[in-house]
Amino acid sequence: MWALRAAVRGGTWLSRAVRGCRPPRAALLPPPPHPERAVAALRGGLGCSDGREGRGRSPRADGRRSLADAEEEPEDAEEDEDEEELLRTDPLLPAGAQRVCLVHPEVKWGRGKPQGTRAEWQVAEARALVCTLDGWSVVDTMVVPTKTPDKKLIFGRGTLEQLTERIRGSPEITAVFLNVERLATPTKRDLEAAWHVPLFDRFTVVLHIFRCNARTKEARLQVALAELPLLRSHLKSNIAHLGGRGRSSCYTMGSGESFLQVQQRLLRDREAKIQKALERLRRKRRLLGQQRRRREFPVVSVVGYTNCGKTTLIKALTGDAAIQPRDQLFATLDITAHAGRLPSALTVLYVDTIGFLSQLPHSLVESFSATLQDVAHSDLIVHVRDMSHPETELQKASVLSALRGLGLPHTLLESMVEVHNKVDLVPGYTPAEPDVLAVSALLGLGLDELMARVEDAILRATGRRTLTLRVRLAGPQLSWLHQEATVQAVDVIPEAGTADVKVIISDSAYGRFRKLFPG
Ligand SMILES: Nc1nc2c(ncn2[C@@H]2O[C@H](COP(=O)(O)OP(=O)(O)OP(=O)(O)O)[C@@H](O)[C@H]2O)c(=O)[nH]1
Ligand SMILES: [Mg+2]
Repeated sequence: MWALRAAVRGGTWLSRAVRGCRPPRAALLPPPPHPERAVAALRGGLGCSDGREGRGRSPRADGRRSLADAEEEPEDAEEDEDEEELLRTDPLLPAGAQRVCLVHPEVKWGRGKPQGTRAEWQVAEARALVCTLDGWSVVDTMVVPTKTPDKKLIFGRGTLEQLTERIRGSPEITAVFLNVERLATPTKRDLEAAWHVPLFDRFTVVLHIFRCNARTKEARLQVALAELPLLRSHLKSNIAHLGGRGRSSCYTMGSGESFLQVQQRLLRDREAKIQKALERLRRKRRLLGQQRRRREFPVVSVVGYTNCGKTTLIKALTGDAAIQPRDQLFATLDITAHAGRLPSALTVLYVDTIGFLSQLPHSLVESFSATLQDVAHSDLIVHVRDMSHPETELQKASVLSALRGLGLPHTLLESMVEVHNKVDLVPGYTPAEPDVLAVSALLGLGLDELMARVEDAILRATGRRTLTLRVRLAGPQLSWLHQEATVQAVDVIPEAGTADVKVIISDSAYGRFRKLFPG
């Protein structure tokens, strides 16, 4: 299980930003060197989102639409409505501002003691999660010893009494965030009854942030799928609770099923429908991806831990002024592609991906790892690391182990370029490893070296080469080369009516050139 160790430094990393599902950043494409081709490829390829709002039919409640949504076929209208129905859900957290008491159960020894981290970092991560929510703040923090954070009784009797006294005695506290992955519903109910305020666990808060940040239909369906275990556990304990209060949990409907069985069947139906809708979207994406590959734009996937600076780096490499990175966890949930130009004038597509996390609830991990499968179809992976983060080594280990879990081709893993980002925050930083590039995506430092490295790796990975071809100026060769390859220089020989054209060309395009223009 990945461990969520968020990018938090002294609570200052996260601006108050997810901010209650506010409208997304605009992620418009830059003017690419061959705009019509690159945009067609972007649209076709990778569920590219342009973040434009309010277009197309059946908009979301918050008015967000993405290019991926807007491009759906008209015949999908009925499926579309079904999908919108699947996406209608109750709020996970109460609306409005909350003053939160953060309670961190600390296991000091034994099997449950977390490895490779410290309570202060876990508290900082929890604080970051809470402060990512619009209007929420932490007014009190308590680190409380426990031996059994995963059990129904998280705290011993004495500790619970002390906690209850402090929470009930502090009228400024309006909610409690208990820093455990999942709270059993009976535990939540008992503690809420004792503390007289609503109580939340990490799963609920992370899920809420995911809901706010998911833009394309695929990401929103993934979140809906990840929510099902929560609905299941609520269902069971709610029915048990009703039974305990003297009402039958085995109310037999006309079908002969008990109430619990009917509800469970409805949830199974819902799960099957979401899976089907996701498969439909993915099939479409795969098809469009094949079209993109035929157009032969090399693809560079940018991966890394959440908040390490992936989106900022893509913005710096593409000059795409419309991309707006945000200082918050899980800002990017949808895979988007952005056209950029390498020093040789070769156009590549940079693919922005969801940040990796650890200790993320399992169902979220599963539903989002499907999105990351797209990384397997790229020509190069760039792994961005935040070198100013105290847990940067743990983050690297967590990203690499997740990438290995995706079953990516060996060559792709071996050719991965590691980028050390945010070096402006680490005065005098020089990487210990020879193949690593140190950059500041924010200040634009080290980007030329990075682009040169990317170009090198892309040429190798895609079998492209630099050739000088002699063409007749009267014929269509030159415009063909402009269409199908990257023209770097044209040296006209007027007396011969020819030109020497320096191009970067793929093996397959060169084969086609020779076939079309023999001799
Ligand atoms: N000082 C400094 N800050 C940076 C640098 N790169 C990114 N940041 C900041 O780090 C925060 C997160 O940047 P993003 O680009 O959104 O990070 P991300 O990896 O895309 O994050 P997720 O999409 O949430 O996974 C933003 O506030 C950026 O301004 C850098 O080189 N130096
Ligand atoms: Mg991002």
